Amino acid sequence: MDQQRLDSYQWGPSRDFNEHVLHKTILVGDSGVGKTSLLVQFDQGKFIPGSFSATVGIGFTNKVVTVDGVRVKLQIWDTAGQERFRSVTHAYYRDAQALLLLYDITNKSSFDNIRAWLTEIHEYAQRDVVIMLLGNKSHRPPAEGRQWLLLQADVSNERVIRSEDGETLAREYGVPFMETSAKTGMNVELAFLAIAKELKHRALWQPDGPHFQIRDFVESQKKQPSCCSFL
Ligand SMILES: Nc1nc2c(ncn2[C@@H]2O[C@H](COP(=O)(O)OP(=O)(O)OP(=O)(O)O)[C@@H](O)[C@H]2O)c(=O)[nH]1
Repeated sequence: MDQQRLDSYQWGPSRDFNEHVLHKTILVGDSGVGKTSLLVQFDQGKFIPGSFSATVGIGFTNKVVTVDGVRVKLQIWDTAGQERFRSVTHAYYRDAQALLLLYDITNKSSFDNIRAWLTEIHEYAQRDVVIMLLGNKSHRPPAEGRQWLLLQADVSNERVIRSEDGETLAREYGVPFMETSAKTGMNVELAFLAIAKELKHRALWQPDGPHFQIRDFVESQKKQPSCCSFL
């Protein structure tokens, strides 16, 4: 990789933070699926339980992720899921490079609405936007060894969408999928890391460079025994 190109990508032409290449990433999905919570978990490593206060309008957080030793700057926009803000958020789709589309595994209508969200995305976003489907509020336990046993407990008394249903829908649309928990942090970093890797790969693409496929990456990470607990 040409060092000058890499430096310019990471630091901007004059090393001004504001001139870094910014990858605009948007969180979308029904109200209450956990978009704000996912972003707070990723940005601050915490979950604030308690009463739900719906996002009004839209706001963003800048976050630098180091991918394979390269600094990737994500500008992550948190949108309001409520219908009345939809026309506002559509305007932001156009220059988005990535979209994280969330549903809540304990809320069937949030899953049923995913097709409508994808239709909107295809209508308003760029054709090559990176899309990742996330089934949030899945609380797998962090403890290894007891994983299988505790998986049975999961949140199954609340879960209404099976993981396989998320997988099937994602496969139908050709997008990567994973379950996350904004509460425990499960897969939160992995989701953003996968997006950052894909965007960096596209930005620095060169014909003889390494091949990268976000879906393959996500699937390989999901197979790791350590996956989903510490990430
Ligand atoms: N148990 C559990 N609760 C969660 C999780 N993520 C979010 N919540 C809760 O779900 C509720 C809604 O979360 P938000 O992050 O505000 O949802 P949102 O998608 O940003 O909602 P809008 O701003 O209206 O679009 C809050 O009470 C959160 O505490 C999770 O992973 N597990």
